[in-house]
Amino acid sequence: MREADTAPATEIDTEARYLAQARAALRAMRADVLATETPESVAADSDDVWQNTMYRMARAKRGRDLVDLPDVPLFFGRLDYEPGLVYEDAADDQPDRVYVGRRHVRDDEGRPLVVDWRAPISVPFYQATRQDRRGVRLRRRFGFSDIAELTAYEDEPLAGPAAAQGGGALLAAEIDRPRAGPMRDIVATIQPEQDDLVRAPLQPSLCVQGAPGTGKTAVGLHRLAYLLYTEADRLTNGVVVVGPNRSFLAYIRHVLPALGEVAVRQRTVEELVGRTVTSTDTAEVARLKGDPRMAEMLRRALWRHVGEPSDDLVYAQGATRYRVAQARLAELVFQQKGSARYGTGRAGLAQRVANLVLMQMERRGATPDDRDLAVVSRSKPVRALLDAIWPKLTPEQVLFRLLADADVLAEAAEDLFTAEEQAALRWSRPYRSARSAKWSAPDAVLLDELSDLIDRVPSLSHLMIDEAQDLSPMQCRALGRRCLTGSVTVLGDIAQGTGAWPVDDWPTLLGHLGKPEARLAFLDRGFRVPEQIIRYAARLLPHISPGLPAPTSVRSSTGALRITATSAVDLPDAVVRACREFLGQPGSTGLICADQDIDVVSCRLRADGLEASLLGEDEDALESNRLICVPASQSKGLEFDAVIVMEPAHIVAAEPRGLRRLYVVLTRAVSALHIVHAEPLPEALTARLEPRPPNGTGS
Ligand SMILES: Nc1ncnc2c1ncn2[C@@H]1O[C@H](COP(=O)(O)OP(=O)(O)OP(=O)(O)O)[C@@H](O)[C@H]1O
Repeated sequence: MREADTAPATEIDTEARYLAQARAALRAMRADVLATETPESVAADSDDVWQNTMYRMARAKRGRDLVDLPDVPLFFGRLDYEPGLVYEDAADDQPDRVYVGRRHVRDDEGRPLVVDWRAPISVPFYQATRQDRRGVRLRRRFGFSDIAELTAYEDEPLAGPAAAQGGGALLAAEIDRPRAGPMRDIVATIQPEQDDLVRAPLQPSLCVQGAPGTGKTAVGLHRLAYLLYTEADRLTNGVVVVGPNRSFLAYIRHVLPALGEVAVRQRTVEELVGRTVTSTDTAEVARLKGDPRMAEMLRRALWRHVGEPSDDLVYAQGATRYRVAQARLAELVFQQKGSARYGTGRAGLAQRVANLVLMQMERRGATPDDRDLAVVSRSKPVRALLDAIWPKLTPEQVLFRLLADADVLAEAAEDLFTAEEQAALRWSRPYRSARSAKWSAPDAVLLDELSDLIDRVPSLSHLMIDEAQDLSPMQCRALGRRCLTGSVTVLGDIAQGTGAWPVDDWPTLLGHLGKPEARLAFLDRGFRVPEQIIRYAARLLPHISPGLPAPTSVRSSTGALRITATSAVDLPDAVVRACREFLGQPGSTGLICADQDIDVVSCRLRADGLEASLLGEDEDALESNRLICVPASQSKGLEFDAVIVMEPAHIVAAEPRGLRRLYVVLTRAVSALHIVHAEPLPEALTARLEPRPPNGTGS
């Protein structure tokens, strides 16, 4: 890498001048947008007022989009093409040199000074290799200071003799850069295998299996930014990121805005289904409620409300009476039962009954129209008929009856759930009414399923689902119906599955999502965790996911792993010491322990004068301090420069898939992992313990 003091001064100066020129051009573009008067309509009717307001808002937005953020470099790479070389896919006006950045910048004659990383012209920056040069002679990556001053560059010639030492110093520096606060974008250093997934087409859906730290989340977010740029007109029904909890969503929340995308909502599954959760279930009941058999049981529980007409329908108009015979009504009900949705079936029945009445009116010489149809279908006798045999229902009423009434449950569960399973599902102390019932998170998903059985839940254009390995089949169905007409990017790692429904294979989960056609891709190069740590964590793999290959790492760091055995009495002191030591170094420190230990340990740290945030206490926990106390159950997807893991045995003992949780916890460190324990380490970790590393204290 050429730093400012080692590179030829003229070269850095030239590039810095180009950066200044691009900045000035961006300022001019912005001034131009803000100064351009959009012709506004002078008429005062509401359409014109609305249109004028939209014009003004659009202009203000374009102005905001063009703000030059002082700490974000305007470009990060450069491609030099063979002069005059015409290669496949090249644009007619292909320039010899292209600067790649986060947005497009042009000079006042319209010539591009910086091209957007998502534009086709930028693809060779990520994909060109010495074997497939795509006309590129040289790839240059730039290094910047914290205030976006250009301070270094690194050249990778793709033509001519191979460089003596491979490049990658800037990539390594970028990955090693100390973490502080939330996740940042990787747009400058996306790797070819990641770029392939970022730029994969909107359809078919995509599912990425990857070991910890291989960049799944980063790839998913950059993919959204790419799709919003290239496929905006096919994404007008909304794009949503779904993550496992609020802490994780807070961690990733700045990535898309930094890439210029502010309209993407970020939600947990509970938030997306939009119901208030006020109760909890035992693990056994939660597992049952996530079971795909629930879908059929709910369908039966809903449709059992449709009954048989017991009498003729009589509609009176003045002195005239129109009659629809019971047998004819029964026939209509039977036909309407074939409707896809309970609500549309009900509305359809009203219409069809009204139609029969109207036909009788016609036969008597009347000429009824649509208004009469509406009047009859909403008339008292038709409403009474519907209330009796096809009642209006809310999802809460249906689920309430199912969970409160053993007979209703038995009827709907017949041949689906055993008597023991039904007993577990039934409320032991039923609530008094559907209104007063308290619903758990799994109930919220069941209510959502019922909601969709009654009336279709609208589909979004695209969902990105992170940590998907933890979703229950019923949650998958809830997400699947939200991208029924759209597509999905599914990200996860089978080995990190800790939910009640861990997946063993992605096709099954994709089936529940309703996207069996999704492309399955794999990422295996780890960018987060140094090799020494990932090799240690991978000792758990044969016990938790025997089928998966051992993860690899692009980075190695001697002394990255330390293990300290101590007594129960000395454990808190040892943890405090470990925290102090890491706080003496740059970057973030995560102290991860079993959920049940977190309050005691965070109080202890504060009592010792260490400023620590407790994850989950507030959304900004990751930004407010360098030391974060993390309950193991919330650690998924996060990372810290240094991680202290306290008492792994407690983490393992806390839940049925405790070893998998431990695997997640051990793979959160970017630079250093220090395990502090008083109880013996889980056997899976010690069984093949290698000779003590020179810097580790061993246990
Ligand atoms: N090409 C890259 N350049 C620089 N940093 C990268 C690159 N790819 C990934 N990273 C970094 O590696 C870390 C891990 O990425 P990410 O969180 O996306 O991985 P993950 O596969 O989702 O991990 P997990 O399974 O643990 O949730 C992040 O800090 C990310 O910025």
